[in-house]
Amino acid sequence: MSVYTASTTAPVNIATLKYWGKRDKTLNLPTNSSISVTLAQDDLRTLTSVATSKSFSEDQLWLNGKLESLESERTQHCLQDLRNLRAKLESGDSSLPPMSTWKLHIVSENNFPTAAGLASSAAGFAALVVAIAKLYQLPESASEISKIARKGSGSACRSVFGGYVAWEMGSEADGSDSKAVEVAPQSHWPEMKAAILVVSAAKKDTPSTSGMQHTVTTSDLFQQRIHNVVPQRFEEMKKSIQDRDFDLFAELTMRDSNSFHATCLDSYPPIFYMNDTSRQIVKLCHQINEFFNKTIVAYTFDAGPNAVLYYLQENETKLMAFIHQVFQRNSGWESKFSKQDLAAFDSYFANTVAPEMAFDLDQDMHQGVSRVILTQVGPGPQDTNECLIDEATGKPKN
Ligand SMILES: Nc1ncnc2c1ncn2[C@@H]1O[C@H](COP(=O)(O)OP(=O)(O)OP(=O)(O)O)[C@@H](O)[C@H]1O
Ligand SMILES: C[C@@](O)(CCOP(=O)(O)OP(=O)(O)O)CC(=O)O
Repeated sequence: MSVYTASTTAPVNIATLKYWGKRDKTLNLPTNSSISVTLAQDDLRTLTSVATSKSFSEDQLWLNGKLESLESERTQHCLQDLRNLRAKLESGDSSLPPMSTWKLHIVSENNFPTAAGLASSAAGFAALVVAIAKLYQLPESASEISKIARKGSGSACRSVFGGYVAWEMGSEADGSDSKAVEVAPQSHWPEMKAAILVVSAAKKDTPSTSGMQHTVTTSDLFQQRIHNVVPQRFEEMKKSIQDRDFDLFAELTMRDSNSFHATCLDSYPPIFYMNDTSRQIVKLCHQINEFFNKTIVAYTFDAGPNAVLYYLQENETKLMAFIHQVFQRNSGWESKFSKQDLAAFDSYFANTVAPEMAFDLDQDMHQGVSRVILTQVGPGPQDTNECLIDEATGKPKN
């Protein structure tokens, strides 16, 4: 039995200009363009291996060790598009094995909680599509491949690139111009770091897909957002990235998170993704920026209460003086910072911040946070020799 395999890793991305709303549910075509930062894969990544063989009897997916259904319309769309591209290739070269007619085995692992508001669907669908494109040896560009990932989950199209990424909404009814493009590579602005304050790792109440549909159909504010706010912000944010203008980038990011959550609140009945801890974190970030009289941190929240804080390496001590002070009891610090680093944050707080601080820190905020993930801007999907599939059997290794 000949079993062909391919593997890839894919990253999570966290939007700084949010995708919220679809103009076509089947094709995942958005009502506005969006922008994101791709995060490094040490802490948050999907590893997906795929295999195909004439002898396989059905398409199967094992996600985090468990068999999962591949029946969803979205996944079927991705598989069909990839098979069509492979069939085109085979029709031009009869020496190629007819993989487009064979079944697929897909084995995938996320190294972080799935469906917990940490963008697992983005990394998951990007990895699935990129791994199969690699198995099929498709010559299509990353932007072309991003259109297929988009059909799996809208935000997944942005995880096909590293660095700073835009998803151009496009205007064609068939989605042919709704694709991800690189705004700037990781190397353009490698100093961008991200601290994720995991507020709740539980499954969320309103999934993004239904939440955004509810907003589209019931919120008046939403119309203002997509027509009068986002188009200009999209251009400004791209420019702030090209110019490495953190001040502007941060303000636009915070404003856009607030605007997105305002449309959720304006939905009827309202949707609440942020909780009291999320709101305390927003307040803290504004206090930090005010303290330094400079924007050194930007917060953003997806469809859940977790906070993602973007900041530049050069301001790490200043920011972490506050963040470590408040969240030091949460896990996640030791794996990224040495004891000396942490001591430096504490002494900066004690010697420079505390004597000047005109407000009280809420010492209970850490109770609403389960852990801290310290990461940074990172590359797109990576080739890997690690394979989760046993080539002799075509089944998961463990
Ligand atoms: N590695 C993977 N391979 C294939 N599909 C995946 C993978 N990881 C997640 N998914 C799909 O994504 C779904 C989770 O998506 P969901 O949008 O609910 O959560 P999330 O992406 O973690 O959160 P959010 O979109 O709010 O950031 C899973 O139920 C599964 O169908
Ligand atoms: C708030 C968001 O994270 C929403 C992401 O929504 P999804 O991409 O998960 O939605 P579907 O296309 O229905 O799968 C904002 C963003 O990532 O841009």
